[in-house]
Amino acid sequence: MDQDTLVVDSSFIQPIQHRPKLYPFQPATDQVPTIDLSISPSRTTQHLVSEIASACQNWGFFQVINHGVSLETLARFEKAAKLFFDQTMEEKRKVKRDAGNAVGFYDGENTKNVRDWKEVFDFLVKDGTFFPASHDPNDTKLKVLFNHWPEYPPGFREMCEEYARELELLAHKLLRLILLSLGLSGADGLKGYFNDEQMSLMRLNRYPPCPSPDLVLGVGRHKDSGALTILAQDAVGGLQVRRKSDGQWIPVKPIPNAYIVNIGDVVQVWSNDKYESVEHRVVVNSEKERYSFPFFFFPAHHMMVKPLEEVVDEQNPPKYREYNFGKFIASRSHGNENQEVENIQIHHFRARLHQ
Ligand SMILES: O=C(O)CCC(=O)C(=O)O
Ligand SMILES: [Fe+2]
Repeated sequence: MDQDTLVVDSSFIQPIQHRPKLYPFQPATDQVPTIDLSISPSRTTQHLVSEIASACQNWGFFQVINHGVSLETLARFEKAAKLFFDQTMEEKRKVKRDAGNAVGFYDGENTKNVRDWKEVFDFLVKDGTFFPASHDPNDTKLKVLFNHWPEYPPGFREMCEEYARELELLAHKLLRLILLSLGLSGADGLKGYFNDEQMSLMRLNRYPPCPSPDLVLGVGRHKDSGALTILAQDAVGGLQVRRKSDGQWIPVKPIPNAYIVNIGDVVQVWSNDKYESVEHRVVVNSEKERYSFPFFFFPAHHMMVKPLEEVVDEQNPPKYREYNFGKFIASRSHGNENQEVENIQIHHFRARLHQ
């Protein structure tokens, strides 16, 4: 390509095979299942659990309605997010992410070594989260991370915290249903890892309009590392999911007030590959900015992630060796900051099985 024709910085340009196919226009359909979380005499927990099981197995993604999150809280939070991002770069950079603490504002994130066309604001669901001090497996030291809050808009912190509390309740509800769908009687044994010491992160994404949407991605293809991701998106659309049956990229249709849920790497390992953490990416457009708000439900740093005992047996031996969740995340951020390091993936923990 002639460099003169580039209207976006070359750091954003995707390799040809990963660029989005924008033509012919592919309208978002509702192929990704939508699940009603309400329970009634005609719709028992058992029904719900079986719908979740098939969505997790077939797609790794589903949308939920009647999820119990207050729509007023969501609307207040969305409004505050827009006010924050509408400020000048200079203002936003006052709460910029720093090397040792990946919270706050950032507009230079890479996925697979290509820059994403987005701005983010991140905050920890538990202010004062324990995190491994380094990615070195022999280093047992911890550090405590605290959020960076902007002064504007007024009440931003309170609105973010109120919203995160609602999302945490939904995350616990979904985790329980997913574990029931894997044959566990409840989430009791695992719940403890998702309380005060959870490493969960709430992200606010703004994808600005882009003059060359055919060359870039809002977020490059990736899988999420946590247990679950619960995402609110606005009406613009842009999220695409890799369909398991044929590897095609399928747009996820925006449904007002619904949440998109996807299985992360932790659930893939727990389920011993019954459920898969599915690849997804974000396509941008030349006209409209888009907002999305993922809640990454992460266990405590000390959790050892491995296939659940209830899932494995002699016919289905564990496909993974256990790994430490905190070190996994620390290695991920080390890889993102140092482009020569290959990002750690759960397949690095695959067990060598006897044939
Ligand atoms: O904005 C979206 O729709 C998805 C974002 C995403 O996949 C991520 O931040 O991990
Ligand atoms: Fe993601």
